[in-house]
Amino acid sequence: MHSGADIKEFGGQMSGPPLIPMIHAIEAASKPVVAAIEGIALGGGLELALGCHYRIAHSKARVGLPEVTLGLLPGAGGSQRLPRLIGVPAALDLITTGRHVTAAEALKFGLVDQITDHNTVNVAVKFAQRVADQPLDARRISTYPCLCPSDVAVLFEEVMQRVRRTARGAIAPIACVQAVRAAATLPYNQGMERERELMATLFTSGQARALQYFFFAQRAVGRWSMPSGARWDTSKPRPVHKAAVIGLGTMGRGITVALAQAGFSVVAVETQEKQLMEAKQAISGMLERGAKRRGVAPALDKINYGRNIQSVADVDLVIEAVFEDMALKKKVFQQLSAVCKPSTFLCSNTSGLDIDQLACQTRNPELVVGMHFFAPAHVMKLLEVVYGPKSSPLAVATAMQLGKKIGKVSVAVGNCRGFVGNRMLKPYLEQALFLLEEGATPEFVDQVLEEFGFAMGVFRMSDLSGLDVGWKVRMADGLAMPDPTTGQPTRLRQGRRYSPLGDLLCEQGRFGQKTGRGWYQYDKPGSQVAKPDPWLHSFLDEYRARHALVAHRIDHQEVLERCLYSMINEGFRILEDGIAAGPEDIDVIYVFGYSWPRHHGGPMFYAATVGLNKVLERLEHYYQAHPDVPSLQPCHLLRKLVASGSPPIQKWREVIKKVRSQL
Ligand SMILES: CCCCCCCCCCCCC/C=C/C(=O)SCCNC(=O)CCNC(=O)[C@H](O)C(C)(C)COP(=O)(O)OP(=O)(O)OC[C@H]1O[C@@H](n2cnc3c(N)ncnc32)[C@H](O)[C@@H]1OP(=O)(O)O
Repeated sequence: MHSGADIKEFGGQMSGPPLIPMIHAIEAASKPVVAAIEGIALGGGLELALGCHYRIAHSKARVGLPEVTLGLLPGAGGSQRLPRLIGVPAALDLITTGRHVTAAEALKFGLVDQITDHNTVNVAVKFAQRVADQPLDARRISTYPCLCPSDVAVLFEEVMQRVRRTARGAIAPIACVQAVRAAATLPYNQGMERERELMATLFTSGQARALQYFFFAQRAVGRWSMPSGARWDTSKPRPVHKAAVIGLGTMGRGITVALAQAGFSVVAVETQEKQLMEAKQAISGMLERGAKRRGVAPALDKINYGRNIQSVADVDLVIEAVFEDMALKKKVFQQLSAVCKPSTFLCSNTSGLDIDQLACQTRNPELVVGMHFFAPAHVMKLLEVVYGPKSSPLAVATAMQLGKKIGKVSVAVGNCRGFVGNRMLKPYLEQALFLLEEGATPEFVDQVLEEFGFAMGVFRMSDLSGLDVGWKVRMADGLAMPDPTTGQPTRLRQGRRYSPLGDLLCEQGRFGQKTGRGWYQYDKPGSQVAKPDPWLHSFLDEYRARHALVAHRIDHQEVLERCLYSMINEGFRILEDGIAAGPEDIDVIYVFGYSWPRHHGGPMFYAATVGLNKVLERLEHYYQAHPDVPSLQPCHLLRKLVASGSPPIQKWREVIKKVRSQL
């Protein structure tokens, strides 16, 4: 097994002999060298194998060049040898995506010469004996011509365009294409020189730092801890064999599919007959499409549908996914507590309601946790596992393990309004609305955020998810009400600046894509092509005039700083409150759940990159200009970190611990 270079060494001095001359020496050897690949050969591991004259892989082996995912390119000759061995199109695919391939796929590509089910080293030794006296000239990949299709220029242009579109500002995928283009167009030595130049730029880039940080952050979140001291390594999960999902709306359907695809028996409950039939049809379709893509049989028989909550009596774990309404959820939890085995874990897919209030409805509140999935739940990788004050380590460990089994990156978080993800989203959305009030357009705000690397700006995202979702929540909170004296919406609620813009759009029936109108206009309801809407621009002008707001020129920097720094400030508050154990938890939630560009590492890593003193200084500046916006007031932990000399992100936990102990 060779997982490539030690990623931890990239930031400093790399140990061991230099890889490139070593690979050249192997390739130049006069005796045949056969690589025996077992387990995995990734990155430098595969580059080493490409320097060998033959490659034998175990049938269970996997190979790949994942450097692009770390902000790098295969810099030990991989970008030059792979296209010479398997051709430009296949090499471009593997190098720009970084995907791992099975031994069978590698054989098909010609990446390995033979696969075996037996002891790979023994087979490789026998193979070497067989080819010992054969000439090696035709086995040195660096001497091969690069196999190019006739329209190779068109291919590179197409791939470059695709990569630029999907990379969202990431530089490594582009450098990967450039390196393969060098293999296709230059002699080997010049290609190696180009690979070295491109690698040198990537190697010291901030994006590589961010992606390498994120590699370890993804793994760090599995080592969860709770303020009580309970931890991942001392809390054993209980096995779950049978699960239930209550409520088969969009979320419930996705959760059912995720569970069934992972092999769990699922009882899927929807009380209304018509909705149940619709859900059954939709879930079967999702399972069939997924199975077709993966070349397996659809897991249709894993699901039992029912209208009666009694049918969940024997399950080990229930995930409630009914409408986001506290009274309704409380009722469901009361029923579940009466119906289920005393040992059944009761989980809620709420996106932000108080888990403790639900736990209080049950006989065993220690078995209640939140399992906050993200739509579409069978696709999105993120799961927030929310523990309330009564949740036991057993319940958290079980939910975390279930998340892992269904392929999610699970992050344990504390119980507060919106948990981590949605709590941080609030100031971000709020700033975006304030920017509109002050003179920006939705198009401009979105453009800035998309240039930063978000898949969608805040307004396009809001149109996609539906403006009515937040409106209902604000109504329930008593926020989205017109001023009773004037009938006009006021811009101050509960003592803070408030923008009623979203509420006013909803009052006009503009719910986003589904109604064909929102912050943008669409050709028809359901269409996804957002176009600027002149109506919206006049509406904003009238709104500003009505509230005596003078539009001023808002630049790129102000949009980015106000949206991102207010969100980051909330992230520091979350750390201070102990809702997230460390900055990695927040960053993983934002990359997997909110399309934060991975090459910026996540919001907290980004703050560290910008410089905590700069974030603090800009927040102070904006708070002075907007003293009625508390989310712009720099929080205590941020000040404390700056006062402690802005330590590297890996050291923040020490400062957080001190701040929390003083609370
Ligand atoms: C001025 C500058 C000039 C610059 C010019 C420089 C030129 C230099 C040329 C240098 C050429 C270098 C060539 C080599 C490059 C590379 O090899 S890059 C690395 C490529 N490899 C990878 O990306 C693999 C990463 N690992 C994985 O994908 C997975 O870990 C796995 C191997 C598939 C195993 O998965 P799984 O079984 O799920 O286990 P994990 O939990 O992920 O991992 C277990 C622990 O191992 C740690 N780990 C794994 N791989 C690495 C690694 N490569 N380096 C360091 N650590 C690794 C992982 O973090 C886990 O640790 P814990 O969390 O502590 O348990």
